[in-house]
Parts: sequence; structure tokens; C-alpha cells
Amino acid sequence: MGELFQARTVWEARELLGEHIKADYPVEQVPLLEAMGRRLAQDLTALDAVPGFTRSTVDGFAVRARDTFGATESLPAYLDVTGEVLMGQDAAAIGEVGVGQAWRMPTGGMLPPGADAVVMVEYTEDLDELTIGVTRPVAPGENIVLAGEDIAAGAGVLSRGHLLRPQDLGLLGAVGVSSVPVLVPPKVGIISTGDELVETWEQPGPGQVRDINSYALYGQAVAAGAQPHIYGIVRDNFNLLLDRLKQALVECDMVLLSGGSSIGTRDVAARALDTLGSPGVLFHGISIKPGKPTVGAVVEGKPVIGLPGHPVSAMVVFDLLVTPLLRHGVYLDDPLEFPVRARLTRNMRSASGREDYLRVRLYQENGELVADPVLGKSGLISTMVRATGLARIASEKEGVEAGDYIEVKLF
Ligand SMILES: Nc1nc2c(c(=O)[nH]1)N[C@H]1C(S)=C(S)[C@@H](COP(=O)(O)OP(=O)(O)OC[C@H]3O[C@@H](n4cnc5c(N)ncnc54)[C@H](O)[C@@H]3O)O[C@H]1N2
Ligand code: MOO
Repeated sequence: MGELFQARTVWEARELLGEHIKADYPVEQVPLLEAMGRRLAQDLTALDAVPGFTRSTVDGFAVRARDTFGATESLPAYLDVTGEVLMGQDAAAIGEVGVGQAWRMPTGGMLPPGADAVVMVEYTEDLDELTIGVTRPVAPGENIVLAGEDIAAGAGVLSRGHLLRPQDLGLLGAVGVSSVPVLVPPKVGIISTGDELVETWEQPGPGQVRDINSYALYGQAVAAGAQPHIYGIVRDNFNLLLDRLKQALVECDMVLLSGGSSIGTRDVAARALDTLGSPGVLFHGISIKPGKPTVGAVVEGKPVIGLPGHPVSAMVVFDLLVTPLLRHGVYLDDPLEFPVRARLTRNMRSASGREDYLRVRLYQENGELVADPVLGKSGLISTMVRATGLARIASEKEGVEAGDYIEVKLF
């Protein structure tokens, strides 16, 4: 088979896939503690305000701020201590802070009616049991959090599709959401192809190697929040591959196969992908290194991606084409995709017209983050293990020099 398709950029490949993918995942309700890392299935609104009452942020005395105006260490404002608020207590049920009065307050306690600020205990002195001197004035609103200042009742708090983080669980707890509607994680089928492959528990004979990609891709799918299913090793045989692909397509939302994607005579992936259904193969080749011989197809709304056989290439392409899709269901123009800037330790050549992805090891040197390329061919899985991230060299560049800044995403 010749080069039937022109090589696409990563973004063109994403657009082509995105146009035909129908990510329509079912919804399930899970307890809040099981919602970490899951995608929210609907917009959520806060029923209650947080906090539900105005509260102190310090230990001290609730006062009327104007009673403290002009107070200094040499001329304190003297106030009568007429009450105390305890933690968790309804301060409004006790009474009201009057003019010239102060109530003892714990951090987080409810501000009593009448008071509009809290003086920190450090800026008071006890004159006797019932009188304090305030040595520094407070402004109205000082050292308090207003009712609804964190979250207003009725406010939209999180949107559909959001990937829930630890702080999101905290917020949902705060607004009383104890069970969360989330999208069922997409099922991803993983097939490894090649006559040379044997299982991990087998002893490889001459010319044989153990399957690496099934495990690495499975791990990447788990890390991206999907449910991977291994469909095992398939020999380089068109009909066997077609059968396995069909089975995986029925059972999964997305199918990945690795190997058999380049243009050798025995390479069958592109041919098999094109016979599965409409629209079929959308591109064959991406202008990146490593990862060029990638085949992208969509069959009845489900993405089917033929990843290159070399383990590093397969993992890089997974990171670029599969992870964003599993995370968000669609391809977003994500400004945080390569969030780390680091200085390169050595000159690296790169061909213009092709995006290069370098495995790099990040560390600190002279107070600065540096990226040291992990050199080695794309068949060497150990290079991925030594690397901490992936750096991108833009396609218009013919190389990058030692000391240049590069953008890195962490593994
Ligand atoms: N004449 C050319 N040869 C190659 C080209 C090219 O442009 N012209 N491209 C090279 C590049 S780049 C890559 S990447 C590979 C892609 O090869 P395939 O996707 O067709 O994959 P295979 O030929 O089946 O395997 C390549 C390599 O990877 C090993 N492999 C495959 N699957 C696994 C697995 N599950 N676990 C471990 N290792 C695996 C396989 O044994 C081969 O060594 O083609 C280059 N060739
Ligand atoms: O581009 Mo291949 O994908 O170098 O290893």
C-alpha cells in the first residue's frame, strides 16, 4: 500500500476525528467519595449558601467597628464583655452586641447581631473579668466571612463535563451534594498485533518479544479515567484482526490497536480499519516524530486508532490523540496541555514541517527547571521510564538549542 493519505498535523487529526465522533456516554449516580476523577454529567447548582451565616475568621471579640475607631496601644478603646459565642452555637438566639460592648468569639463562630467586625485577641488586653482594652481599630467587615461569600444560594457551581478534582469534592460536600451524577467512563478496547509478540508469562524464542503495548496503553487508559479491556495479541492476519476489531467495536466506545500501521507489505491495520464501516479511515500518517505512521478512523461514531508498533510512538500518540478525548469527550484547545516551561540542556535537531516530541527528564539547576532529553530509539520502553515528561518542538523549528525554553507536559 502506498501513501494514500497526506500526513496531517496533530490538530488536523483531532479535527477529523472530532467531526465524526459521537461520545454519548450513559450517566450513573455515585456517592461523593467515589466521584474523584469522574466527569460530571450535568450542571450543578448550590441549594444552600456557604457559609450559611456570617462567621469570624479569627479568635477574638465581636464588636461594633466604630467603637474601636482611634484606638491605640497608649489610648485603648474600653469595651464591656457582655457575652460569648461557642462553636456551632446560634449567636442570634443569645442576644445582640450593644454599643460599647464586646463578645468573645472563636474562629469560625457565628457573628452575633449588632457586631460588624471581630478584633483579634492579640490586639486586646484584659482589664478585668468584664472589661477589655482594644489597642488597634478594626474596619467594618474585618476578620469575618459574610454569609454566602464562598458560594451564593442558587449559584451555578460546576458544569457538565468537568473532571472532578479534590477541591470539587470539598465544594460538593459543602453544598450538600452527597451523590453525584457522573458519566460512565468510556470503554476502550486494546489490541496488540504482530507475529513476533508473545505474552508476558511466556519465554520469548529467537525473533520474539513480549507484548509491551497492551500494558502501557492499558495504564494510560486507566490514568485518563477510562475502562480499558485487553483483546490480546492478534497475528498479522487480515481476517483474524478484522474479527477481533469487530468484537471490540461492539463491546467498546473506542478501539486502539498497535502495530501494523506503517507501509510494509504485512501491515494490515489501515486496510482492516477501512472495512469496518463508515466513514472509516480519515488519515494515515501524522507529521510528528515519533508516531508518524498512525491511522485514524471512525466507525459509526466510535474512534478506532491504529497506533504505531514502537512502544514510545504508541504512547506518544495515545497522549496526543486519545487522552484528551477520554478526559473531555471532545478535543478542546487546551492552553494547559504543555504547562511547564523548562530550559533545554542540549541542542536537538528537528526537521521543519514536523512536530517533534522529546522524552525529557526534568530537574532543578541553579534555581531553574531544566529539561534533559532522554535519548534513544522509539522502540525502547526504558526511555519512557527514565523520562518525567514529554516536550514539544513546534513544526516550524529546525531545532532547539541548549538554553532555549521548551514546553513540557508531565507524564
Ligand atoms: N521502511 C520503513 N520502515 C518503517 C517506517 C517507515 O517509514 N519506513 N516507519 C517506522 C516507524 S516510525 C515506526 S513507529 C514503525 C511502525 O511500525 P508498525 O506500526 O507497522 O508496527 P510493527 O511493524 O508491527 O512494529 C514495529 C515495532 O514495534 C514492535 N511492537 C509492535 N507491537 C508491539 C507490542 N505490543 N509490544 C512490544 N513491541 C511491539 C515490533 O516488534 C516492531 O519492533 O515502523 C518503522 N518502520
Ligand atoms: O515515528 Mo516511529 O513512530 O519513530 O517510532
